[in-house]
Amino acid sequence: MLSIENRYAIDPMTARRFDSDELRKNFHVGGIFADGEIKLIYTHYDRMIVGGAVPAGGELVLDEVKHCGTASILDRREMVVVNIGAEGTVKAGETYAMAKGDMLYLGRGSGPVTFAGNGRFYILSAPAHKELPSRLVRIEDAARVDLGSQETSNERTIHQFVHPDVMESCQLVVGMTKLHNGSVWNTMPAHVHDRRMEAYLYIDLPEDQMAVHLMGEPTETRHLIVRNEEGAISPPWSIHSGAGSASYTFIWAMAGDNVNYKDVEMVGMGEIR
Ligand SMILES: O=C[C@H](O)[C@@H](O)CC(=O)C(=O)O
Ligand SMILES: [Zn+2]
Repeated sequence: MLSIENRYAIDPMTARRFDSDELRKNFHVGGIFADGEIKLIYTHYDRMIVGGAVPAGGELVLDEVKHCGTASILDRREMVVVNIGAEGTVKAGETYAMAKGDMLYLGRGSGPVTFAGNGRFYILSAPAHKELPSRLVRIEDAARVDLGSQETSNERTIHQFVHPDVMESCQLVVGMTKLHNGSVWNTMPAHVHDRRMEAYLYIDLPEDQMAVHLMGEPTETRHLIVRNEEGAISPPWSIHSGAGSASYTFIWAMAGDNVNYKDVEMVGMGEIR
C-alpha cells in the first residue's frame, strides 16, 4: 500500500509562532516505516520526497506517485534508497542486494522500484535534470570525514555516500553520520545553507531514548523530540543539529541549487539563541 502526505513550505516568520503540535505537523518525520507499506512525504522544499518502504518479507512496488505528475516516480527524478533494516533487495532494472547501511543511487529513468526481503528502506527523491548511472554505494566506498572532539561531546564520523567526491548526482547529496561513544552532538557548531534543504533521519537510537533536534533560525531556535527511525525536515533557512540522550547514527540528505557540501554559513556559538 502506498500513502503520500503533502507538506507545504513554511517561512521563518510563520514557524516562529508554532506550538509543538504545529512544529511536529510541519517538520517532524515519524511513522514512515510500517510493515507492508510505502509511506512518502512530498515536501515543497526543493520538492524533496522522504519516505519508507517495509516489504516485511513480501514485495512492494513504487511506481506512479500522483504528486509528481508523471507516469512513474523516476521519470523526472533521481532517488537514494538506504537500507536501515536486515537484508533485502531493491530492483530498478537491475536487482541490488542491500545490507544494513548500504545506499543505492537510482538515476532518472530507472523505472518502477521494487522493494523486497527484510529491509527497512529509507527513500529520498528529488527532481533530476539528467540521467546518471545507478550505483550501489557501501560504507567502504564513502568518503570519510572525522569531526568534533570528546571535550565538546561532538566526536563523530561523517560518511559521504552520494557526494561529489564519490559519484555524480543531480541534486541529491546523502550520507550517514555516526556519533562516537559518549558523544551526543551532531552538527554543532550549527550551520545553515539557504540554497539547499536538508532531511534528517535518526537511527540506532535505543527505543527508550530520544534526540533533541534543534531547528529554526539561528537566533530563534525551536526543538523537536525525535525517537528512533524518526527525523526532521529542515527548511533552507533553518539550522539542523541535535543532541541524543544516547549515541546514535543519522542519515542526512540535501537537495537544492548546488551539490557543494561546503556551501554553508556557520552559526557562531555566541550567536545561537
Ligand atoms: O550540511 C551538512 C549536513 O548538515 C551534515 O552532513 C552535517 C553532519 O552530518 C554533522 O555535522 O554531523
Ligand atoms: Zn546541513
